[in-house]
Amino acid sequence: MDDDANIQKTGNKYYEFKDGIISKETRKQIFGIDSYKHKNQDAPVKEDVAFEPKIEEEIQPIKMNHVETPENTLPPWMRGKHIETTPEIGGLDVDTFKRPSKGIQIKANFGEEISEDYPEQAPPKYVEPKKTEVRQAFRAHTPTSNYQLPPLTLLKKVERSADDKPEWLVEQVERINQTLIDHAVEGEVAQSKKGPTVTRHEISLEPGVPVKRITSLQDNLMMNLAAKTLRIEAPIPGKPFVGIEVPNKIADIVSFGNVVDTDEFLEDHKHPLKVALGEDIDGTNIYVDIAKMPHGLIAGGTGSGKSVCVNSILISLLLKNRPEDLKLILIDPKMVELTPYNDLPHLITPVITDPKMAATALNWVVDEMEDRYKKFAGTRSRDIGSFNENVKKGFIDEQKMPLILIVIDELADLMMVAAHDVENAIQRITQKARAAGIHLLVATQRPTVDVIRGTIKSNIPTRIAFRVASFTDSTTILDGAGAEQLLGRGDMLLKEAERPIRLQGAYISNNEIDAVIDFIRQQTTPQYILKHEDLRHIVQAKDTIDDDLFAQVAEYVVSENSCSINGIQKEYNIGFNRAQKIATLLEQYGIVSPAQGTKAREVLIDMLSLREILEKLGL
Ligand SMILES: Nc1ncnc2c1ncn2[C@@H]1O[C@H](COP(=O)(O)OP(=O)(O)OP(=O)(O)O)[C@@H](O)[C@H]1O
Repeated sequence: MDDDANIQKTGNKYYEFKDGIISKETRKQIFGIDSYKHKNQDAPVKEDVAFEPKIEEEIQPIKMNHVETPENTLPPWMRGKHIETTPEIGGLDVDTFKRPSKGIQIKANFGEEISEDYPEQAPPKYVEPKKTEVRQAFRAHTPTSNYQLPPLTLLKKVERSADDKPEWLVEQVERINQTLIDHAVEGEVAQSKKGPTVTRHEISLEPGVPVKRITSLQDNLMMNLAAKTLRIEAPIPGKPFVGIEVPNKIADIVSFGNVVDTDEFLEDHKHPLKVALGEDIDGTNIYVDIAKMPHGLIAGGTGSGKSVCVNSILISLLLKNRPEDLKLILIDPKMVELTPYNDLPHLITPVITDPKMAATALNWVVDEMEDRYKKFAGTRSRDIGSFNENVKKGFIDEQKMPLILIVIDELADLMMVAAHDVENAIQRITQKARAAGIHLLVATQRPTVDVIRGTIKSNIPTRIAFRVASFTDSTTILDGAGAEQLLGRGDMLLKEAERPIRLQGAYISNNEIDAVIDFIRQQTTPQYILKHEDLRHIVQAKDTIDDDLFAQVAEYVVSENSCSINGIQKEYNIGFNRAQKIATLLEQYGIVSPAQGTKAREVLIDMLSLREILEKLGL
């Protein structure tokens, strides 16, 4: 539009408002700038080289002709603004200024004070520019309508020898009785229970004979029986006997296929997290419900049977749970044990092998747990059970929450790299995740106090001990002796309550594991909620926080509700580069807005949210 047309339309040659838009040309004439990209129109006038520079400490308001323009023809940002007019002077009288020197308070065009900062150049990138939000809403798995649970035909069953009293067992009884006579202990073997790998001889003592007389004979009994190990239970809980557990000459294998093929396991639909562990000395199948555990610690030396145990737990769960009902996070820094489970539809994220990514994934779980508790509070549900029940009945318009199990196979590897983060997350998960349907199983080869720290141990009540090297290691896991006397290869002590029980772990071969996994994988593909790429970005971002002042500066800018490089420099007496680097990191964590030209960055979060971020970062 030309000037005449403007005057005809609006009574003014400078405005050609259409939907509140001012033309480029007019804008340039008034303000000497081409665009008003910034929403805040109180921003200072930019330097225009076409004008004669004039340095002043205070900018005077722009003086411009009074324009008789109907209010509604002004752009929204100018309506209602007080504009000083000088009617006698024709044309515009616009003062433009050279950028003032650092730190000077200047007045912007419309008289409001703003603080001038360093002109910020594009900051160096410390991490890839992509911002990642780890916390993603839990997407329920789209159910596969024709999904089939793996059949038991994929598993082997083994017939065991029915001979309860082989010759070697009778011989053992005779040697025990003879040892008691030799040491003048009044008592004898009342009965013997042959388990799969050990036999328990139950000794009945005459009244008045101290139980400790038997424990003091441990070494003599071992020698006379020529046993590699021997464990004494004095007395056997719930029985009037002292138990002497001696390894069998020939050990039987407890086949996983046999242990799961029972109604007690398959038909128990009320306990989807019930898993098959093995068989005790009495020949009873032993199952544990992870929901009741609610978290477990599995420890034992190398080759003792931990991995077989973890596999039998996982396969037990896969036999009974559809992908939409149970989700898994598998952490395997050793990169061998759990990687066969990759691509299972039950996985939240592909098997994690990087310890730092593992720590980040654990923090994701903490967030998921908090979200779940908020949902429970909002729907007056007590726990995941009642929440899902209400969803089923249609009382809550939400999707069913799946149970979540996290398995860490080799805690020591995580503790070496990210001890603080891992310990923190494990502590938080184990303290309150039970009602949220989130459970944790932690396995380690190194049951030492630097790996199984007090906070972890005290929050993981269920312990599964395999053979360990020393009494001290046994005490770390079980708070008592016993695990150092185990035989290895699946011989274990399960401690849920006061006294541990001994059992032989169910054996499942790699072929059987593969068969079950393949059967599931053929039916449906994984729908990962957490991508490794996202976890990696978080880890990289965390790695860049190499400045000790980061947390302090973050708290400072949030408490001041202002983030200027200048302010940070002054407050912490640091140089420009360091202050700018911290500001860039604050931006990357969503604490402050990106640099806005000469304006100070905006603070985007409150102190509570900041503390959450810092906690997640372990700061
Ligand atoms: N329940 C079991 N029944 C029979 N044999 C078993 C059982 N568990 C383990 N074994 C035997 O012991 C070997 C070692 O077991 P596993 O790999 O589970 O040990 P681990 O404790 O995980 O060792 P590492 O920590 O070195 O990985 C198995 O290859 C198997 O031969």
